Amino acid sequence: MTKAIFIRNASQLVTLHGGSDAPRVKAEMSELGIIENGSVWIEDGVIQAVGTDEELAAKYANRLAEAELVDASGKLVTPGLVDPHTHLVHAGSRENEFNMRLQGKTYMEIMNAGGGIHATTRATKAASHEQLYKESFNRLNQFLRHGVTTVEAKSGYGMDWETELKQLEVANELQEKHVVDVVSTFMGAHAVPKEYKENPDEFVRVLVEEMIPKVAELGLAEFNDVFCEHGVFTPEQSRVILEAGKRHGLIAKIHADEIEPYEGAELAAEVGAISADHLLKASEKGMKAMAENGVVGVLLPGTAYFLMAESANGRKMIDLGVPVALSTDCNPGSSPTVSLPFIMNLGCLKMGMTPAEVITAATINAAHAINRGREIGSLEVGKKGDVTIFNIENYMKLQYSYGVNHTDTVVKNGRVVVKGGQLIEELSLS
Ligand SMILES: N=CN[C@@H](CCC(=O)O)C(=O)O
Ligand SMILES: [Zn+2]
Repeated sequence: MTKAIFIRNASQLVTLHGGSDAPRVKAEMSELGIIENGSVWIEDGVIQAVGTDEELAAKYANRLAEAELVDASGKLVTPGLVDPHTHLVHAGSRENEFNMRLQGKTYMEIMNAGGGIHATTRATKAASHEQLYKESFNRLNQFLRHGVTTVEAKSGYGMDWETELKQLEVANELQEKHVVDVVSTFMGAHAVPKEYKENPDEFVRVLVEEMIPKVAELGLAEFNDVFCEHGVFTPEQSRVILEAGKRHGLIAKIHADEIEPYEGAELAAEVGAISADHLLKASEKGMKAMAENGVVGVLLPGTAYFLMAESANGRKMIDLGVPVALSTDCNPGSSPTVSLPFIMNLGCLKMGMTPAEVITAATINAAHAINRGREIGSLEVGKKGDVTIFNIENYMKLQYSYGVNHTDTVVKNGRVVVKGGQLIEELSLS
């Protein structure tokens, strides 16, 4: 039994109270369930009570002395942030391509010339399990310092079995050993390896008949993702890959309509994907199909920013009833960041979302995008004790005051893991 934690007297306690069976849509995305002078009691890693400080102080009057007290007065308290789309496990970085893009080369030109995803694939193939683990562990620490307590992680920088396996094993080892929860996605369909360039359908066959069954059998991932994009995987190939995953119990996700309109959003709705991600060029028909089928739109405005492209139309998606989530897309090519709060600022400035909507998008809706809506994403009794405390008084300031890490304290599974903006010592790997 772990010591109880009593987080007291937040100037705003953002509970996101409101039911966990489905992601929030339309006006629901603005209902933050704020409690002023709010407090949370966590015990055995689970939230036991949420209310005003007065209510909880009375409820636990005879147990106050035994709890670890966390004074949140003057501070904003939210559920631990959730990042539902990252390429966490990778080696190396690509600042050389950043420079090339500044001189006019496009992301796809660099990739087609053997750079981009292929460059990170070479680096990831060359890295040992230990090196990948260490780099990714340190990246998770950075996420945590920005208030993020759950991270989805995709493979896809191998595309051969050995390297895909290495990435998935690292993600699973991190889930076991790092305090941040890591949710694993197989993304063997991230690019077509050059040896299959003349016959991409043969690579699709390898994915469908060999890799996906092995991933499922070994229990290495919960989701199966594909980069459905002109010049990468066609909608038809993507459908075959996603349906194969479903037959083996892997939930479908899709990188859709990122660079060109390609009916990826429509495909997501047809195959019953849990989320369609990117969506910069999604059609209105695709958005409506997503809304009708409850497909979460995971929007990645950091990627549009970094690729100097126009962001997805988050405002329109919300108005059409798409449940919208936000993510960093942390990866070395198109979004080398771990700052979900910065992405939230972009959600407001580049996608027309309100400060309240972006909070919902980075918590409860993000949790639903990775099938965790019942366990995390809101401060409600019975949910995991994952809480972030920001050194600001209200939720709007989180979006308004950008480029600054306001994270003060993070409680993960009912344990303080970041204090005064610093990780507790035992989280350092080296
Ligand atoms: N667009 C495809 N995949 C990643 C980028 C990967 C990379 O460039 O290394 C993304 O989601 O942005
Ligand atoms: Zn991605």
